[in-house]
Amino acid sequence: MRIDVISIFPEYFAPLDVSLIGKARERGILDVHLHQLRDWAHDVHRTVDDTPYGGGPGMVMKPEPWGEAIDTVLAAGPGAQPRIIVPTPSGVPFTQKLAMEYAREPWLLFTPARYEGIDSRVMAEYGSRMRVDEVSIGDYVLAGGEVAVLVMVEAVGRLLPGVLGNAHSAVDDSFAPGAMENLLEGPVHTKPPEWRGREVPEILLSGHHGKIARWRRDEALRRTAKNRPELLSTLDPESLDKHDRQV
Ligand SMILES: COc1cc(COC(=O)c2cn[nH]c2)cc(-c2cccnc2)c1
Repeated sequence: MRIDVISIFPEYFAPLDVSLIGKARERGILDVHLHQLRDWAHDVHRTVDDTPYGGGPGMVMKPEPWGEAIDTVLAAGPGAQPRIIVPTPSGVPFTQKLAMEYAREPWLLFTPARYEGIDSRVMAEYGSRMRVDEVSIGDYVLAGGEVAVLVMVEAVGRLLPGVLGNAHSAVDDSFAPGAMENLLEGPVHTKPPEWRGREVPEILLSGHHGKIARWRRDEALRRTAKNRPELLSTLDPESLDKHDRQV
């Protein structure tokens, strides 16, 4: 997968050199290209923003630098068209389902904005010939979309074949389709069996896999009911047996 990011703060993306994503890049699973938006702002101050038409607070990002930057990336890209992703509070929710959809794409172009956003004609221009997604990572306002890009690149990158070791495949994740779909993860434990007087639940040491799976589902239901009760209504009643209903 190729990923391009255009930003006025490309240094925000240094974390993409480390850990999981860094290794995926070293192994050629992920090909990340960073671009400084100001390289396409040709005035002496390399201006990328201006006051909003119609008045209102803050500044808006000018269309010309974005248009030239995106055209340059498209021309230098691997051919075909990338999927353009604009992180914004006004976007559709970023979910594990959307991360899985993006993980199947050959080329993603992220356009994190600063200020109040990008002149809306930019995405109208590209939206007429390729997929442009406005995506929110949560209901809050950040100073810029860069951290949202880091969130999405990590969520997508870990799904790429070969990125996660065999020890853990993403298919077991919460929100991944399957038996634990839309349930939160329950508690996890490792050695030692007793720590500060607190013991690991006996069932986990029993080696009885059926009972362990039942215990884990009970704990997932309990945590989901406590922290995200609205997710319980999305569960298929068929998948809830009599025992579940008592939890
Ligand atoms: C593209 O337009 C943007 C992008 C961002 C940065 O992204 C987020 O905040 C975000 C992404 N998921 N969740 C939050 C911020 C604004 C903005 C809006 C109003 C006032 N101030 C700033 C507009």
